[in-house]
Amino acid sequence: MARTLTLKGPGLVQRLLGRASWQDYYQMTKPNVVMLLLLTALVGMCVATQGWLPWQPVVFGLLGIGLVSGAAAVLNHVVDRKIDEQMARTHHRPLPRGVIEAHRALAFAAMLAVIGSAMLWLLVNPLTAVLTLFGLVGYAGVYTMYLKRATPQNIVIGGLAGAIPPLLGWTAVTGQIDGYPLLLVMIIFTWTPPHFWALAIHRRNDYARVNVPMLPVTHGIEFTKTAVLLYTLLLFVVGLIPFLAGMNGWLYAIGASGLNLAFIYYAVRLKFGDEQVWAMKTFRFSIVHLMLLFIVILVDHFIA
Ligand code: HEM
Ligand SMILES: CC(C)=CCC/C(C)=C/CC/C(C)=C/COP(=O)(O)OP(=O)(O)O
Repeated sequence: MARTLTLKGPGLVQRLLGRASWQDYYQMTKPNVVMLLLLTALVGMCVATQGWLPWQPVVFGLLGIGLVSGAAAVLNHVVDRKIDEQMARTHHRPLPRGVIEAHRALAFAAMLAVIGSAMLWLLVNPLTAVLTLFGLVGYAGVYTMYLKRATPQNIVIGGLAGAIPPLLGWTAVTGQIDGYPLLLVMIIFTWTPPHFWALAIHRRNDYARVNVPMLPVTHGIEFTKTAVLLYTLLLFVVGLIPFLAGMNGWLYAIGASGLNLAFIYYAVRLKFGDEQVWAMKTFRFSIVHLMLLFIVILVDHFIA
């Protein structure tokens, strides 16, 4: 007599995931942010190389950096789950919605961090593995657990963690720290305050409600608008350094200056215009700006 095998209860994968879908887990890794981080890491790899890129550090370097960055983002969701619940922008995230429990998210983060770090240590080099872990600790530990609730300069200092990927790309390929990738780190470091504060102006009430001392909450909208403008001016200057230092050529100097002038334009419109209109425009532009800026560095490196 033929027997049919019937499975009682949820399958193994579903038992591991709990009530959530794999998309909920994926969303916790902040995939769009990680993609842009990886572009900046790839550019770090390219500027470190003349001619063909070595495939192994590139493939495993990007995978490892991506996995560890994703782990850092998941940890950020765990640490912030209580405030995320009360903010309009974040209340629909998987932890506040209750579809993923904190212990499952922690296990997921640990898995990503262990696989990513092992990949970097064994298939790239230990220096890149250690520096990438600094990034994780800087973002999930120093920024999320401490700075975020401690000072309005939280994102300025914490921005170092998000700025590190070009250096990680460079060390993945060369095995050592150098001055050139630090110029790229400086660019992202200077870009972060106008990127985030533009959004924080728009979301000021969210942050005020949960007592997170973001600059628009502690120092007001006008002061924050001025800070955004000043950082875009600073970014224009910092953006010239790779050209002045001989890392990039004229194509870069023109492309970067054009993009940085456009960022200044948005910041001026935000400063002297209506933040209801210009804050989100400036935030969205900041993302396109950084992506294009790093593409310009790539193009300049390969064809100029
Ligand atoms: C401390 C540093 C940073 C802070 C505080 C910050 C903050 C934020 C916030 C609050 C958002 C909005 C997310 C949402 O809409 O839910 C965002 C979006 C984004 N950020 Fe940042 N950011 C930082 C650094 C970076 C870095 C270094 C990169 C890439 C190199 C980056 C790339 C992006 C991208 C691509 C988005 C859009 C995400 C999406 O649409 O899903 N950010 N950032
Ligand atoms: C290894 C390495 C390079 C790791 C770290 C990189 C990383 C994931 C940076 C992300 C920066 C970011 C989106 C900050 C927002 O956090 P938030 O808590 O202020 O924003 P939220 O309210 O949207 O969660």
